[in-house]
Formats: sequence, C-alpha cells, structure tokens
Amino acid sequence: MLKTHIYPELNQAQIRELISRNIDADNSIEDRVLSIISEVRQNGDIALLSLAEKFDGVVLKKTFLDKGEIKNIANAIGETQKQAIDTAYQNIKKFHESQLITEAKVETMPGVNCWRETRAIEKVGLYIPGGTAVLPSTFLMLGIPAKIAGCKELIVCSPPQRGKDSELVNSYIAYVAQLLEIERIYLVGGAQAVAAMAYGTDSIPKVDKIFGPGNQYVTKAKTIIQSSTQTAIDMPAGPSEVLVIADQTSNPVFVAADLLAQAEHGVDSQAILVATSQEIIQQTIAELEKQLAVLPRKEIAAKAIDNSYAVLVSDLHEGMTFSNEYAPEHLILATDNWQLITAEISNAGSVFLGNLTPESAGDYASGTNHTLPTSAYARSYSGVSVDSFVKKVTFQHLSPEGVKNLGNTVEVLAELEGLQAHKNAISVRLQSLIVD
Ligand SMILES: NC(=O)c1ccc[n+]([C@@H]2O[C@H](COP(=O)([O-])OP(=O)(O)OC[C@H]3O[C@@H](n4cnc5c(N)ncnc54)[C@H](O)[C@@H]3O)[C@@H](O)[C@H]2O)c1
Ligand SMILES: N[C@H](CO)Cc1c[nH]c[nH+]1
Ligand SMILES: [Zn+2]
Repeated sequence: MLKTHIYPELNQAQIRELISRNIDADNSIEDRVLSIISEVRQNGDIALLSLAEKFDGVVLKKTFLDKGEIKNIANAIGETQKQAIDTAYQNIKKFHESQLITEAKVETMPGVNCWRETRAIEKVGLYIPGGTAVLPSTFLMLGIPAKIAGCKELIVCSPPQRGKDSELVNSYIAYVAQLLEIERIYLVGGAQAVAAMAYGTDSIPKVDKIFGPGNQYVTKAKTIIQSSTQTAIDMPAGPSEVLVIADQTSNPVFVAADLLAQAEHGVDSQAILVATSQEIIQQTIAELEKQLAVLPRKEIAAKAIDNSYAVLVSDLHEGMTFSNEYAPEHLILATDNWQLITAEISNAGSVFLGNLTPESAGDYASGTNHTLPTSAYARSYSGVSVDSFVKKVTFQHLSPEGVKNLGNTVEVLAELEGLQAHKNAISVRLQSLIVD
C-alpha cells in the first residue's frame, strides 16, 4: 500500500513518470468514444435510447423527464437531506455571487474610452455524473453559477438509474432541478450525453458550451468535441485527485480520511501523500488500512490507492515543489504551518488550508466550486466559476477629441503594416473633423 518515493533521489524522468496520470495509454477509451459520438450523430435519440440500455441497463421510453415527473420524484426527499441541500445552495450562491464584478471604464487617452461588459453564454449543457455514484452536489456546482451568470437555457444530462420509472433520477437530483427551476432532465450519460449536447438531437438542443465532470468516457468526449465542433467545454474534469502535504503537525487520522475521500470516487482516482518524514507516512498507511477496511466503497477505494503513492520530502518547501509539478485537482496543506507555503502554490485546482479543512467541505457545502481540472490541467485551467458561464465583450467609444488624439498613431501603424484601408478608416474621420 502506497509505495514511497524519496524526492531528492528522483531524476527528471522518474518525476515525469510519477506525475503522468497514464490515462488511456492505449487509446482504447478514445476509440470507443469516437464510435459513440458517430452513433449519436447518425441516429440521434434512437442511439441515446439504445446506449442507455447498453451502458446503463435501463430501457427508456423517452430521453427526458418533464416538469411534472421531476416534481413527483422530488416529493420523496427527506427533510434532513432537503435542509442540507438548502444550506449548500445558499453557501455556493453566496460565494459565486461575489464573482459578478462590473469593471471600470478606462479613458486610455482623452476622448478614447475602453471597457468590458459581461454577456452570458446563452445555451449551456450541464453534465451531472451518475455512474457509480449520483452527484446532486455537482448539479448545484454547475446550476448555481449558470443562473447567476444569466444563461438563458440550461440543458441537463445525467445517466438514468435502474429501477421503477419514479427512480430514473433520485429525489435529490429532482429537488435540485426544482431549486434551479429546470424543467427537463435528459436521461443520458457518458460520451453520448456530450455528443448529444454538442451536435443536438430531436429532443436535446445543441449547446454553446458543455460543463461538468465525469469519468474517462465523459472527459475524452469533451476534449474531442472541443476540437471538432463549435461547442466549447469548461475544462477536462476527469477522475478525482488529491495531493496532501503533511508534516509533524498533521493528524494521520485526518490525512488518511482525506486520501480515502477522493479514492472512493473511482478506481482511476489518485490520492498522493507528500510527507516530511517516514514516520508520518507509516502512521498514515496504518490509518488508511484501518479506515479502508470499513468503507462501503472499499473495493473502489483500494484500487485507487493501489494506483497512488507517497513522496518523502526534506521539508514543506520541497513538498510544494513536487505538488506544483503534479498540479493536483485538490491540494490539502495538512499542517499548522500552511501559511509558510501558500505563496509557493502555482498549480492547483482548489486548496484546503490547515488540519481542520477537509476537501469534502469544498466538495459539498463551504461555497467554492468542486468542478475542477484534473490530469495536471490545473497548470493552465481554473475550476468552474461564474466566469466560466460568461463572455467578456470589449467596447470602445471615440469622441472628436479621441479621434484627434489617437488618429495619427493608428495611421502610422496601419502604414507600417502596409494596410492602406485600415489607415483610410481613421484618416477619413480625422479629415471630417478638420473640415468641421
Ligand atoms: N474533476 C471533477 O471536478 C470531478 C467532480 C466530480 C466527480 N468527478 C469524477 O467523475 C467521475 C464520475 O464517474 P462515474 O462513472 O461514476 O459517472 P459518469 O456519469 O461520469 O459516467 C457514467 C457513464 O459512463 C458511461 N460508461 C460506463 N462504462 C462505459 C463503457 N465501458 N463504455 C462506454 N461508456 C461507458 C455510461 O454511459 C454511463 O452512463 C469519477 O471519476 C469522479 O472522480 C470529477
Ligand atoms: N471530489 C469531487 C471532485 O473531484 C466532487 C464531489 C462530488 N461529490 C463528492 N465529491
Ligand atoms: Zn469528492
């Protein structure tokens, strides 16, 4: 359990190997996803119904639940669960509302005014995972910022669940749909959901941008449609990951619990322990064994732990160096000394500070978003926020004074690029002002 690597003894090639997630090394996922996408493009809703039977084991009469069906399912929710969802909703809403900022207009020269305004992306597709676990929390994490941004149409896809018609989605998903005033849930999962939202089918509208995490099929489909259609994606948000940095002030019980919290997501999840002593690693492994043994999803978590490792570092700073190389989806600084190293963080999706801040607080209810870049994409992508659901459009206005102040500069630059029509566009205005 958790093979240990000694950081100062690793060469560059070994570090590269450690930080590579080795996802779809043989391209088998890509091949399967390409064939699913082409099936959906050719056969639309018929393909969706047949893939639901094949991959989800559910025979559907239609691809979606309507408002009335959602209402009936939502009625089954328990009071305790409803209250917890309401609290999470409020905290996520409060945090995300603070992201709506109006930028100031800038007068770059007298009479030359430039500014940016925000416009919502009109049609967005939200993917809510529902393979090995159904995640109503993801519905909150995507639906709340989309609503705050002002997106007009929210298309929601989630894999159908086995059971009676009243169990095709669970009551928590149905309740969140009501909170977000969403009137249809499309019962479509995996790569086929991404293809349907990118190309459109008779029942599912084509969207401008697709959001949401998912397994390797979902994530691969998102990266394929991003490069082959005009539909954008939020980011590659695949199998969950956590990297925990621990020192002598950390609590091995907490650290083991945090590692397992991500490990239980899927067999391809990774949970990396970076520690400043061999003793901390040994104590954490002992705790991992104890806690794993009683987890309901122990088979999944054990496979993910097999796919994980520990790194022994000389101090917290060296731990941060490795973490920045790994670029984890979640970074937990499980130390009382977290203030010493936060400024050194350059690559991480979301950061959890100190011994009392578990990653599951952010997964569910503290307010931050849990849809985050995996597979080292934290080097270049941010997690989902209100910004992900908007475009920033630039505006400018030139007054007569502005034309006079800027005109000659534009003329000279157009001239030096050999673009006479560009020059003319400002020259005719300058001349009109002289005539006046
Ligand atoms: N990065 C993030 O922000 C984040 C957030 C939440 C969850 N996650 C990750 O999301 C994932 C959820 O995975 P999940 O599987 O539970 O649900 P999922 O909804 O992502 O995938 C289920 C779908 O996968 C498809 N599928 C399953 N087996 C297939 C096969 N052999 N061939 C083709 N398609 C197949 C099916 O269509 C099924 O409906 C986990 O890996 C979890 O770690 C990531
Ligand atoms: N940890 C996941 C992101 O990687 C989000 C999640 C949803 N539910 C529980 N956890
Ligand atoms: Zn989680």
